[in-house]
Amino acid sequence: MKVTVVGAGAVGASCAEYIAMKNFAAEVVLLDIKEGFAEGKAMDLMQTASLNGFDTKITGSTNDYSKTAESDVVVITSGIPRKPGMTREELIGINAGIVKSVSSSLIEHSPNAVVIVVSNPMDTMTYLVHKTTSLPKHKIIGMGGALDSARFKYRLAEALEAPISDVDGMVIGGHSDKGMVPLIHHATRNSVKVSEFLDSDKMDYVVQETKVGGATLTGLLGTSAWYAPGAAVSGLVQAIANDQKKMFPCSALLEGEYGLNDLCIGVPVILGKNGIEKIVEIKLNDTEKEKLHESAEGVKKTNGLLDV
Ligand SMILES: NC(=O)C1=CN([C@@H]2O[C@H](COP(=O)(O)OP(=O)(O)OC[C@H]3O[C@@H](n4cnc5c(N)ncnc54)[C@H](O)[C@@H]3O)[C@@H](O)[C@H]2O)C=CC1
Ligand SMILES: O=C([O-])CC(=O)C(=O)O
Repeated sequence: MKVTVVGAGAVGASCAEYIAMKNFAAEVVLLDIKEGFAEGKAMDLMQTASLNGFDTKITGSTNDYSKTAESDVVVITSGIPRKPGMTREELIGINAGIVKSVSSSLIEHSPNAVVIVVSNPMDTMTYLVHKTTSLPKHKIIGMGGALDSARFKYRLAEALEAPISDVDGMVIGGHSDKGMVPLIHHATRNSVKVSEFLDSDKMDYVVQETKVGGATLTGLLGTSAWYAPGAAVSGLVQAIANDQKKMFPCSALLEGEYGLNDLCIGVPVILGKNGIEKIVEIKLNDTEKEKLHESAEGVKKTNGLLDV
């Protein structure tokens, strides 16, 4: 299994590190436009191999896509991150051009790869890859919901005063401060609905803190987060590499599922060796359906800013 990660910045390097630490890929290529940067990150990471006990070979490349040839999975993290006070949507002007050219170069050298899009605004960048490449739809996946769900579980565990391994929950919808739909009424502690333990104020707090999870970290760090994003991407790559058929909420092109069409938005999918093996349609209550559709309107508005 060969994985390419474009963008050797905070998220790209964290992603490469987690992939190596999980020791399931033979090779990870980090590629960046900044001269020597990816080579430096790759060398630094390789010098952790004997300390951390992995055999994955990590190499770096300054914009030479021939080094990425025949990758099985490619991850796009290239682009600018937001600063405190910004929305993800404000990044579209710069990131759309980067994602369009990077995805085209990647696919030229790895026509059979599964593409994972991370750059923000992620749902719109995922849609852009659908619109500007000829890859089949099951091979284009946006990463957002896996991260948002991890943050949801963190907030649930905090509110429940429970260990995180006790809780389960999922966030669907757009990967944006307003568009996320944490499925609080489906969330559980050891199979028991969290509504049995939390009053409605506490549940509202969990939902609100989950939705602004990225903005909260951006305020604290001065740039956006990277550890949990990198770990979330590595989980998707592993599910594909090991054909795990695991369910994650991912941004997928919808063609009628959930009553939505012609956009990419977070919904539960099964990930395996072909990428998206299946889009899972779960039963939503009327409020959840309404929130998902409102979220879709927001994503479509951002998609409207694309020149496609
Ligand atoms: N979908 C999600 O859940 C998440 C998305 N993000 C997004 O990921 C992106 C990256 O974030 P960070 O790693 O924190 O930023 P960063 O600034 O640390 O790294 C971005 C890297 O991309 C490189 N780059 C820029 N243009 C390039 C090109 N044309 N080809 C190759 N490399 C290029 C830069 O040189 C830089 O090293 C941002 O757009 C951010 O908003 C971040 C966290 C989570
Ligand atoms: O908040 C951001 O801009 C980066 C991101 O998507 C996240 O961490 O969820």
